[in-house]
Amino acid sequence: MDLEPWAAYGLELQDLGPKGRGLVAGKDFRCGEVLFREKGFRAKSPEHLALEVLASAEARAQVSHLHTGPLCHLEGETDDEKFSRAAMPEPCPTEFPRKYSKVRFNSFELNGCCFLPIMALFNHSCAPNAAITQLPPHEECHTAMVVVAEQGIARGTEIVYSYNSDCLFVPLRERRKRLLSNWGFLCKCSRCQVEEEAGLEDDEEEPPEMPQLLSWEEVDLKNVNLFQARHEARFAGTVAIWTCRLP
Ligand SMILES: C[S@@+](CC[C@H](N)C(=O)[O-])C[C@H]1O[C@@H](n2cnc3c(N)ncnc32)[C@H](O)[C@@H]1O
Repeated sequence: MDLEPWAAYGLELQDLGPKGRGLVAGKDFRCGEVLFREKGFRAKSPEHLALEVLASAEARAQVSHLHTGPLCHLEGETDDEKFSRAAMPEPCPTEFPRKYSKVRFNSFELNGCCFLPIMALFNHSCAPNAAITQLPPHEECHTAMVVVAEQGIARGTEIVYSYNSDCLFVPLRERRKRLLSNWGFLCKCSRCQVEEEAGLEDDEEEPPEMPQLLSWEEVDLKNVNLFQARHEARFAGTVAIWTCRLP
């Protein structure tokens, strides 16, 4: 992979504190201008992709730079899951949930799971200055996406789009709840921060039902085994998509 593919588009990767890294305009952009374009991979689900990542050194290299999210999905155990776990002959490698987390928190749900390793460096905002859209043709294992400026963007401004456009039209508490449960982070975008400082969250009636997220340190081997067993049983025999190189 090109070391800094965003630089050719006039973007800079910066450390943005509580949001982690993010892409910032290295020059002024006009409204409607294409900010970034990338081809990536598409699979039925993040689980399929994670299994492919686990199986391929090339794929592991492509996800190595990505953020690893919290593993809220390891909670709970139904009878089916207990059965799958009992059927697992060997303890699973702990790598699988880590890879799953990388894929899950860096991909989009759009006719399956779309994974674009550089596009995954843009942060979310509830007041976005850019939008992403999928480009045709959508081949079975590939996807192409483009980021477009929704307004004039001055040099030095972070470029942000909305991970979930439904979020834009609901109050602060509900937005944060949806982002937390779908993406595993408490939104610190400029809009949420302004509304939080104005005390808008306190005025809302419904208390949020925040899911208990597990950090990496909290994930024990029991959970890891359960997770691996569940997904190995469900997603055996996936297509080897990682043999395709990024352009
Ligand atoms: C797809 S990654 C974006 C790039 C990431 N910041 C990095 O350093 O790799 C998504 C993660 O970035 C962080 N993030 C993105 N937008 C955020 C926001 N508005 N507020 C807080 N954290 C955010 C969260 O940790 C989220 O899980």
